[in-house]
Amino acid sequence: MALSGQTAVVTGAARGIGRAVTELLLQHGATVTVTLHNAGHVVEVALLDVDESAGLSLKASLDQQHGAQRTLFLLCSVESEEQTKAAFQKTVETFGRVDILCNNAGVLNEAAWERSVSVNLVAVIRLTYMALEHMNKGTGGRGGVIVNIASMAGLGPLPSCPVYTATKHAVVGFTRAMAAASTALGYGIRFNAVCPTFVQTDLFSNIYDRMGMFSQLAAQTRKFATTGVLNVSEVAAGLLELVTDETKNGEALMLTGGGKKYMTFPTLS
Ligand SMILES: NC(=O)C1=CN([C@@H]2O[C@H](COP(=O)(O)OP(=O)(O)OC[C@H]3O[C@@H](n4cnc5c(N)ncnc54)[C@H](O)[C@@H]3O)[C@@H](O)[C@H]2O)C=CC1
Ligand SMILES: CC/C=C\C[C@H](O)C(=O)/C=C/C=C/C=C\C=C\[C@@H](O)C/C=C\CCC(=O)O
Repeated sequence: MALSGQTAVVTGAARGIGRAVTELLLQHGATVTVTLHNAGHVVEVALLDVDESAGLSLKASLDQQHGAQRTLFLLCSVESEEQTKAAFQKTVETFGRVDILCNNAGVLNEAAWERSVSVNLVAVIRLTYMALEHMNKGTGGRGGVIVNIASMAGLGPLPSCPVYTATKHAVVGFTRAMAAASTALGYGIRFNAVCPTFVQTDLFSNIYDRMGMFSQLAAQTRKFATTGVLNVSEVAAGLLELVTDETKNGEALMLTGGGKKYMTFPTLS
């Protein structure tokens, strides 16, 4: 799948993995946008995030690299149905299309576990269904690809963060089920998940304060972390593979310090 001329929606784009994904997609010619404003074929970028200062500083940096006309920051939360619906509507009004959705925004906080479920799972489902309205070939869309940023905690349990583990397992399951549904129903949309190990971001830096009643188990997680910590570009590269390789549908791509592995799962049939 050639990226040039494509329109991508990236959530949590202002920092961490989302920022790396945004920058890599832009470098490969996609129109990375949530809401934006398009003049002809000039690619413009709007970034969706709740962190206004990070979003504005990223915009300034992207302006330098790609020109001021290519970026727009939108202060918006994936937890808000109204804000995300408006973002998709503005994107389609302005560009007439959505080709790529990266559900990246995520949080880890076992003490505020309802928020983890809301951001990591409910919002992934909500934005997927919103994107379907615009991407589904069955309803006039062009098809495309949706990549969800899960985690290795979506493949195996982290006792220090059971709710985070649950949300990420759910994202992997939802992704694989949607891939099968899309094939059966002819959506023309591929669904894949990225499952990275630890990645050097703000989320990772704060995890030991976010384990709530499981904080006694932090030492075990620290031990896991000694197996290697990725940088954000490594995750973005994994996502790009899932976006551009049109043979990938229903995949869970595990990324560790030792490399990448396409996971296999027991088949029900
Ligand atoms: N850092 C790590 O070790 C790993 C992270 N992940 C996953 O990668 C994704 C990105 O995580 P990081 O870049 O590490 O986190 P981060 O905390 O560095 O960045 C997350 C971004 O999402 C934004 N965000 C948070 N809540 C939001 C909301 N309600 N609406 C819109 N934006 C929101 C934040 O403002 C921030 O810009 C998450 O889904 C996380 O679970 C997966 C594996 C490893
Ligand atoms: C505490 C969470 C820290 C960062 C968030 C990130 O999303 C994450 O959860 C990273 C997890 C890294 C885990 C690393 C090692 C082992 C985990 C075990 O639970 C086994 C997990 C997967 C095994 C998959 C397999 O090899 O079959």
